[in-house]
Amino acid sequence: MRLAILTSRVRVEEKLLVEALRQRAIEFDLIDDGELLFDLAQPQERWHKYDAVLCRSVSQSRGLAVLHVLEHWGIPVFNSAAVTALCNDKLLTTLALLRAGLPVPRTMLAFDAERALEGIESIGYPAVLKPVTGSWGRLLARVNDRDAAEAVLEHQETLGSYQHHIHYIQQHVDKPNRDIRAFVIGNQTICAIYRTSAHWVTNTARGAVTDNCPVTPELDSLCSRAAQAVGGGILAVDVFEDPEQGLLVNEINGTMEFRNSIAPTGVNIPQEMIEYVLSNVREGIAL
Ligand SMILES: Nc1ncnc2c1ncn2[C@@H]1O[C@H](COP(=O)(O)OP(=O)(O)OP(=O)(O)O)[C@@H](O)[C@H]1O
Repeated sequence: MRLAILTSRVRVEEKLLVEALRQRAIEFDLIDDGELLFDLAQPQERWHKYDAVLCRSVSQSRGLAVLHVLEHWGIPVFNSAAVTALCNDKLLTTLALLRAGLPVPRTMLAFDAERALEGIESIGYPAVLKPVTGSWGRLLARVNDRDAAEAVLEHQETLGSYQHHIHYIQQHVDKPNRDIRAFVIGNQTICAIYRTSAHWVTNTARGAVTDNCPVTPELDSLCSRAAQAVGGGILAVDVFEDPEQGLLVNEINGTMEFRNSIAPTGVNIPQEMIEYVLSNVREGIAL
């Protein structure tokens, strides 16, 4: 058995994955995605020595491109390109969740600033504007009134790149200073954390603190259905507790960070990830 871990930056997460592989005496290579050059019609022999490739690229677009090529060449990859493409895109994720009948925050889409303003006003203030791609809570805006909405829309239209001209508008969920991140591997929610912050954006990358969140049957059922809705694999499902509507699925991450989630949950997430890849390889299941 030989695995490859693909990344441009060896973060704490990748070091923990390497440790999990060493503990199992699994051979592996760490491959820098920046070094790659693909001649698309010429599958490279080097990839066929791997039983699976685990994509941990920091760049979402780069990771997805590599997954497409390797899948095309018949290399088993985790997560699949299709799942990664859905999770990289908030619009596609929301549509997949809705298709599966799962609860999500009310979300609107517009392409023109005036229509977007109309959407924001019909959702009501505060409303949340997000780029459809991106992570770590970057470029999210909570708009509390019409003046702020007009200003953010004008900035997006004038200064934003093409993806900011798709206005993804969400109801602001009045969550209790925290959200839930649940780790779903295959069909099972292996653990979950609360991310708590005084700031309305509760990403750990922006200073939120993490605590264990008990995996109730309700949370497990919701998160594993959400993971299956995007095709399943090694995923982190972000959930909001809405005081009126109950649990709502915000989004799903396909290349999640997990360094701050191991201690509070007591679950060895990297070991579970590697175990999942190995058992899929042994059963001949490529995602
Ligand atoms: N509609 C909303 N209502 C209330 N809070 C929100 C809403 N949308 C996002 N947030 C807050 O902002 C955080 C980041 O939002 P979101 O996950 O959508 O962005 P992201 O850039 O994809 O972040 P991540 O790194 O979690 O993938 C959420 O964890 C939550 O705390």
